[in-house]
Amino acid sequence: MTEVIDGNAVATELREEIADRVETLSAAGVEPGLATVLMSEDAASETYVSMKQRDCEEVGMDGIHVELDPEASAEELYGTIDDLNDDEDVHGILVQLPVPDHVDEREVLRRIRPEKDVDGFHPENVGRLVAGNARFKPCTPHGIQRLLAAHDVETEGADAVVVGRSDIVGKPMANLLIQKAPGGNATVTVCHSRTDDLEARTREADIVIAAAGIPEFIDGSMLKAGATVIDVGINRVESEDGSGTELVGDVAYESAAEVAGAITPVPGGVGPMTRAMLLYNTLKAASLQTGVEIDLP
Ligand SMILES: NC(=O)C1=CN([C@@H]2O[C@H](COP(=O)(O)OP(=O)(O)OC[C@H]3O[C@@H](n4cnc5c(N)ncnc54)[C@H](OP(=O)(O)O)[C@@H]3O)[C@@H](O)[C@H]2O)C=CC1
Ligand SMILES: Nc1nc(=O)c2c([nH]1)NC[C@@H]1CN(c3ccc(C(=O)N[C@@H](CCC(=O)O)C(=O)O)cc3)C=[N+]21
Repeated sequence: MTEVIDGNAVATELREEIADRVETLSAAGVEPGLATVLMSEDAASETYVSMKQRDCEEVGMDGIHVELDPEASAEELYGTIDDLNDDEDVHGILVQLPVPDHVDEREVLRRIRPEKDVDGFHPENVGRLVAGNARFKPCTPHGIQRLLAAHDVETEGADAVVVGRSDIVGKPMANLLIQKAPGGNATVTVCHSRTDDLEARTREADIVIAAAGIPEFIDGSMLKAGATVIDVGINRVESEDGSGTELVGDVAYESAAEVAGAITPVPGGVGPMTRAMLLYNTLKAASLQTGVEIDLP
């Protein structure tokens, strides 16, 4: 039987553990605060940001939300970041990506104080991750690492194929998997749009991480029997019965599930874990910034 890796269940458990640590911080007079910044009118981005705010409330964190007009100047966004950097009540800052074209994304990521960069996208934090000394592991790959561990999927010695090489998913995922540490020690192949004969590579993999952003791109014929399949893709497509839209992953679920040993669904797989790890990083940020020690879950 194919095992369904339930991201909602693992994330719920983790949120409970985080809520417990938030209480410890509160007792010491610290209320962990996460600021989300949205400079977009994209409906999906608005949904994700409001979900993140709801998550904060659930675990007892202080959620602050700043919304900027997508037509506003880049300087206005930089100024907002500077203010949040200086605000002692804010321990974590997340600027929802993508930002409008007239804003330099690199500058946005550089501008956030590395100690508050709960996405882990600041060059200092990227460097630390690559060096095996991470401060904040990026939320999506970290969430995937937790999901694999929760389901006893052994990464050590496994052949892993990561499909996608973005800075927010593919690259940090590959980095975590090759680390000489628990949840690492895999042998990793990173594929992208210029990869020759992708199927031949995915068919050899014990673990496939699909993060190409193409609906139902990986099907059962591309997988080895018993492989663990992690579907990162979030694609909104026309529903088959024409009644509206639905969410599908980068994996053709039905076909892949016939071959895979374990698989994550979309929705309810990686997405909820990404949000839980954001709370985790905010908790860690609050502890590091205030010197109040907690045992991280
Ligand atoms: N569940 C979650 O928490 C999250 C989900 N997502 C979702 O994950 C998906 C990927 O996101 P993100 O990494 O930001 O996407 P990007 O668009 O930044 O990157 C996509 C990557 O896939 C590669 N790619 C494109 N086409 C192919 C192909 N035909 N064969 C092999 N590789 C290909 C690209 O290659 P190249 O570099 O050559 O262009 C690129 O490296 C999206 O669906 C996104 O919505 C993203 C973040 C969090
Ligand atoms: N600075 C920044 N950090 C991010 O981490 C970041 C970002 N920008 N920009 C966009 C992507 C995308 N992303 C998702 C997070 C959770 C779900 C999620 O919770 N999905 C639910 C369902 C969502 C729905 O129903 O639409 C699920 O898969 O079950 C999805 C996508 C974070 N991202």
